[in-house]
Parts: sequence; C-alpha cells; structure tokens
Amino acid sequence: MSSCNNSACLNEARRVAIFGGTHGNEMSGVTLVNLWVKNSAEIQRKGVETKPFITNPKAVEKCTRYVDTDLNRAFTPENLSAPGGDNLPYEVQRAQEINRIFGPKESPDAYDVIFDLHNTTSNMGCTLILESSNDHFNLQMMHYIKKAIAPASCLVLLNEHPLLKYSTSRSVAKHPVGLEVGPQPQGVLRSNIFEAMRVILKHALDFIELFNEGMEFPPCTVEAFRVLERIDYPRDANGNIIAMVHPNLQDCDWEPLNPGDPMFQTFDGKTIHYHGSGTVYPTFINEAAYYEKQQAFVTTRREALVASAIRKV
Ligand SMILES: CC(=O)N[C@@H](CC(=O)O)C(=O)O
Ligand SMILES: [Zn+2]
Repeated sequence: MSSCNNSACLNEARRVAIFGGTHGNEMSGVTLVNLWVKNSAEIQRKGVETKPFITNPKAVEKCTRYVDTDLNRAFTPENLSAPGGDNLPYEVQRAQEINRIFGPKESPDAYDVIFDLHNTTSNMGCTLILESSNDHFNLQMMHYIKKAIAPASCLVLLNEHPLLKYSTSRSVAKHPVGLEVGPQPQGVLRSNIFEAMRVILKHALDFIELFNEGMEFPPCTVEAFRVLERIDYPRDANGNIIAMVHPNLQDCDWEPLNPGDPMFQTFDGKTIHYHGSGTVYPTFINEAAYYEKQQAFVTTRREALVASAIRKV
C-alpha cells in the first residue's frame, strides 16, 4: 500500500468547468467555449468530466462586458443569498444560477476546478490568475503548464490582496483558475491569442488527467507576481483624467518599474514619475475595462511560491 506520508493527499479532480463569456466582449473565451459546447472531444480526458459553459449569455449577445453589473465581481455572500428573484440585476441572478450549478461556493458539492477565460487589452501575454498561495493543486498545475509550454511563457498573477481581491465567477470552485491572455481589443479575435489560450487549456486538462491517474507531483517553487496596489490615472478636481500611460510604460507589463521612472504623460506633455519605495512589476497596464474601475495598472511584487508534493488520495 502506498501512503501519503510525504505528499498532500487530495481528492480526484473529477468535475471541471470551463467558463467563457464572463465578460461578453472577450472573444477568445467566448469562441472557444462555443466551439466546445458544439463538440467537446478536445476537452475530454479520461476520468474527468469537463463542462464548457457561457456564463453571461446576454452580455455575449450584446458583445459588451456586462449588462447590469460586472459578473466577475458578483459572487459575494450577500449577492449569492439575496432574495428578490427576477427583480435582481441580471448578473446577480446569473451568479445565483451559476452558484447553484457549479457550487455552492465553499461547499463540498462545488466543482473541483473552474477555468475562467478572459482577454485583456494589456500586453500581458499568457497569465494564469491564482487566488490563494495555499492552493497547492493550482500551484502544481501552473508549474506543469509553465514547463509544458516552454520556451513560450506563461506568468502567474497572485491576487489574494485583502482589499483588491474580488468575488470571481470561478471562485465557486474548490480550485479557481483565471486565464487572461492579451493583448486583444474588446470584441476582436486574434488568432495568436486564441491559439495561446487553447494550448494552455490543453496542458491544464492533461495535468488533471495525470493527477487523477495517480501521478505524484514533487515539491516545487513557482514564480508569481503578487498584487500590491491599484494605481489610478491622474485626475482633476472634477474627476476627469488628465494624463495617459507614459509611452515608456505602455505595453511594458511585467517589466520592472523603479522609483523615478516615467509613469504618466499629461495631455500637455509633462511626465509624471513613479514615486514608490522600490521596484515593482506593473501589469494590466491600460486595460480598457479598468477605466470605469479607476485603475491605470496594478503593481506587483515577484515572489517564489512553494508548492508541496501532491498526489490523489
Ligand atoms: C480584463 C479583465 O476582465 N480581467 C479580469 C481579471 C480576472 O479574471 O481576475 C477581471 O477584471 O475580472
Ligand atoms: Zn475579463
């Protein structure tokens, strides 16, 4: 009998979902999931049930981020337990339905893994979004994906910030995985971005199959970028934006930003510099969807996260 002495023993990841259209104008996820709803052969693996699912069909139809409110902020305990039925905002109703089908969030009945497919207008490349540095299953999966796609790269963004973390659609699963690929404009499909997303999903599902077959994954470290701070655009007293992302920073996601480096450029050509205390790694630089969220970019810090060995029970 083999034992679990040296590894964290986890249950099989039998129920997996792939969400597209959480934002209805992010076309790679919408298109891939629609494709897989028609024919799911590509996403099936031995011992795994994978369900492709369009999370915000009304927003997809209108090709807009959302109809009433951002679905990827809607999975709060208050929303998920709100009475009101048909009178609730559309996305709150949808969050409740999704929580019924794939959750309930934080319960033993919840889906094991949910991949939520997003596109960004930022020059971020492939980014896996992790919600907890203690999720050793996800850390091992991300390590596997990074190795599998090398020399192409895929970075890990860790968002467990007490104030900046939000209640995502994928958060109903035991192991939530965000996949953010860019740059791609809203409402547009680019073949390179589409293919990059598809390849990451392939390796992610391969990992789950291997895990369920009993493969042991030894301890490892995963480089991650931890969300530190939201930086807003400079504004006037009326709240209007008075500067743009500086050309030296535009498209430079994941590159070091040092104190004194140019950050914004005002409409009359003045440079505004970064005045933080040390080097940070900006990302989501000039994301179109974040103007409404008063966010020009987020700063991150590089960290090595430690993943324990894992194997299935
Ligand atoms: C551009 C975009 O939509 N990004 C996602 C990131 C995430 O899924 O955590 C969002 O703000 O919901
Ligand atoms: Zn999105």
